[in-house]
Amino acid sequence: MEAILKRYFGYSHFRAYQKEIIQKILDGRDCLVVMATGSGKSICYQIPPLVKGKTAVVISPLLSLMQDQVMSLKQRGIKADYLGSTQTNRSVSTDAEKGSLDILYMTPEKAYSLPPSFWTNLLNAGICLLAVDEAHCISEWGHNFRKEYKQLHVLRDVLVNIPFVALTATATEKVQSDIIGSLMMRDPYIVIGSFDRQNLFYGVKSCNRTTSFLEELVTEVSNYNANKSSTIIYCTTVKDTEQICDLLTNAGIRTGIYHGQMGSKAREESHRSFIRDEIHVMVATIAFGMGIDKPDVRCVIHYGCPKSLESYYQESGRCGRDGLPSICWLYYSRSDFAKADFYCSEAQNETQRKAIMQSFMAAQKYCFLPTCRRKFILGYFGEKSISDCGNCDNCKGTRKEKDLSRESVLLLSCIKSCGGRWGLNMPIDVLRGSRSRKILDNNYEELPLHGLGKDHPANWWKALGDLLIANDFLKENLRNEYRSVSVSLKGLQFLSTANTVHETPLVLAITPEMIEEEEQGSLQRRVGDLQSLSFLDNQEFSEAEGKLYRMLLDIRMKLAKDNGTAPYAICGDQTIKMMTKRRPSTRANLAKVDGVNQHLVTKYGDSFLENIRRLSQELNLPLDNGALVWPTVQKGACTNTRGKTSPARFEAWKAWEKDGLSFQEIANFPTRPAPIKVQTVISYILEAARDGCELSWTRFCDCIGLTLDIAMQIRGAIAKIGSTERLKLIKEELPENVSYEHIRTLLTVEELSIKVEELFAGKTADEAPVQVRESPVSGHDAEVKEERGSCEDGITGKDAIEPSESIDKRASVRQHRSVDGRDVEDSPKKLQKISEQKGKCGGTFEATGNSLLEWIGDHHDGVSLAEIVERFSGSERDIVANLLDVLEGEFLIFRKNDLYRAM
Ligand SMILES: Nc1ncnc2c1ncn2[C@@H]1O[C@H](COP(=O)(O)OP(=O)(O)OP(=O)(O)O)[C@@H](O)[C@H]1O
Repeated sequence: MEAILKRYFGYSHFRAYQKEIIQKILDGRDCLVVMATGSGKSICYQIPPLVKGKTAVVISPLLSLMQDQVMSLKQRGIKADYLGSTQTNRSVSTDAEKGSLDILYMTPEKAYSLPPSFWTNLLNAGICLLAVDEAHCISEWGHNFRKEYKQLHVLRDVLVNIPFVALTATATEKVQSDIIGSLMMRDPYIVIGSFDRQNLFYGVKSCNRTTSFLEELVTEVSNYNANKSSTIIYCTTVKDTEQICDLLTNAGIRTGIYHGQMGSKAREESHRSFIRDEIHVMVATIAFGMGIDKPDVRCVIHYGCPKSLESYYQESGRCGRDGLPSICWLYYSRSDFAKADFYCSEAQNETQRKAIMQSFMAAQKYCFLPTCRRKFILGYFGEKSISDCGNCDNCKGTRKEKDLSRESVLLLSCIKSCGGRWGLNMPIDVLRGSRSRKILDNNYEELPLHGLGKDHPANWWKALGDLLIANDFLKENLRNEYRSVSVSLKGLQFLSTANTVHETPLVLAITPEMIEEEEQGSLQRRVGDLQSLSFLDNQEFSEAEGKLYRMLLDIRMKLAKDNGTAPYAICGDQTIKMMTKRRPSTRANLAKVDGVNQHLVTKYGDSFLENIRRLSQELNLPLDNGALVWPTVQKGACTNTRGKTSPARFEAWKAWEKDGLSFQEIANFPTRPAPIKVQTVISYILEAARDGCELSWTRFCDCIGLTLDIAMQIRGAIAKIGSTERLKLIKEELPENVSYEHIRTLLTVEELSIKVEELFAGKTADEAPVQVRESPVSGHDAEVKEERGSCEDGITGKDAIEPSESIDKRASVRQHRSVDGRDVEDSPKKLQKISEQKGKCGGTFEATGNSLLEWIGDHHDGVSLAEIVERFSGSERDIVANLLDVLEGEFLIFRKNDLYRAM
């Protein structure tokens, strides 16, 4: 599975849940996958067909989505296509029927309309799964119900014993059981991942739709545009999209527009230009919602409150799907909240109406929220988060607080006096001294509170009402189509302790809308000022690297244009960042960059390498960024003297750092009353480092076997758990070969602000930690040792391949293993050249491409460089390493956790 992940997708590690889901599908089990947008659900159904060599059928709601996915898959060398009403190419259906596609997308309508013979033929040819993407569309409780999705169970009778896989980013418990029931899933394997999108900043602003506000919006968007950051502005009406689009266009920003009233050609063109980075700004209604597969959208602005929190999560989730920091702003105006009735009119029955109303109210509450926004979103989807996120406008502490006890007493009392049977408007009109017909009819002008709230405008009072709802002093009641507010128990308690002389302070975070009303509409804060472009800057780059990065983005753009595809389909921004940092000079080093797949190396590898070479020279940047010296901690508090650390820690540290003893030797120190555990020694040394003792981190990481791969896995686990407090939970998330010592070391390194990536940057296979690994701190080490033993014992004459026969045999092995001949065209020549230099050491086994490939292929759990060098001691170490590089560059082998495995 890992080999396929690297070969086609370029990634070395599965993300959380991916591997287990794929395994269940391969075992033939139905699966329900509820995981956040951008978490990598697609790979779960894209890998099984490549493992099994059978077709995966994927039901997808939108044509544009299918087209984008097919385009990306083709760029990975995967045979994919789609069947939809606009598909003019009849051969797709014929090819699909014969089973010659890896992945076949189709709309639900298409799935019903295909003749039974299509399915029979496909079943005979081989089908490995039926995936239902955006599966929440099945449920009436979902925010995007599609009746065509409801009929999908008919395929169950056709595709007997084929696993059904339902995938969605948003499904409450009700929606989940609807999906399972509707698809008639049998004992499905259910995975509910976290909804948390940690790379997204969430922020809300009230907007008054005045000219000055719109001017600010244009200024902000033009900054994103200048930075070539893709931005989507979602509007709630077609009229708004047109207005905003005109404004941006008049300001000289090339802007796309997308809404349901446009013809399909114009929409397609708009969509195409956006995903191909020909334009960076798209103004759209939610018609441009689910269909966006572009991973590098850096900012999503909602101009108007969306119709539900689910929609907001889904639409804002289009942002930063590549995991890089991105921004989600929601601009609401009070008029947005009058649209509830309009949304409810879409309901076909009472259940749906209730569902629509509830989720609309949740979106409204989100707008007025004074506390952590992420916590609120996660809570809504039933996920508990303990701490505030620190990455939303409220957590960033930009809100103003004020004692609002007097005003709160007035509003709560007035709502109570009016009998708690109105919305906010009536009691606010009373406070503001209105003598409208309704007020007179109810004799509210006689209330003592009448006219006491004239010093604030109506919108200010409404904002306070929303604050009191958000803080549970008021509760909203839903009766038929009407919403009313009444004083909650908490509100009543507050009223009983407070009086109009406001003895009990009530400090609340006031909303930007209240500030604006108080400041008579002057726009105090610039749109987006909380989160500006600096947030998206590439701070990890030097000036020269920054230039190289931008140039490589341009090169990717040109390659995409020349090949009629989108830049992101070639590789993601993160991969271009890694290329910028590493600056590979060979195919092998390019292949090692995460996100680089075989197709990229074969098709675009030479272009990238040539440009990296030329540009790096121009910018005076070294290639292969391998000359980096591993940094040591410069704290200097404790070089020879104990400083502030304890005697036990100091003793362990000194013995290891200064005297060069191994962990084991220190543990068995003769002067000790009793030996201590190796783990304890490691802890002492780490604690000494924390206390300021300089440590040779290179040697330390080598000795405990901590590699960059493992460090990244640990980071992933920490991100998933959301805390570094409980090591046991982190450990449980990780494979067995990752030890507590690895986790503790990474935490210490990060605590000391040592950049982990820098620590490992440029670490080549030659420097792999295995050679000096000394301590059995993980189960993994034991495995390696055992296998090494068995390798030595198991060598027979048959294992050695005669140099003379090696090239031919290798060619046949290569042919057999490659996807298509074109991919490895020039390999025999290169391998021969390298193998000709062999044999100077005169050891037992000499390395050739073929012998290496076969020997590595025999070791399914992988072999380390040290073991390979030991096995092929008949060749010089450099020659072995070069051969390995060539094999890796041609995707015949790959490395995981510093172990080589065959593809
Ligand atoms: N194992 C992995 N390592 C690194 N990146 C990955 C991995 N798996 C997926 N990705 C990347 O993450 C991004 C999002 O993946 P994907 O499109 O599958 O998300 P999704 O969960 O289907 O999102 P959505 O619900 O928005 O459609 C893609 O750019 C994909 O290439």
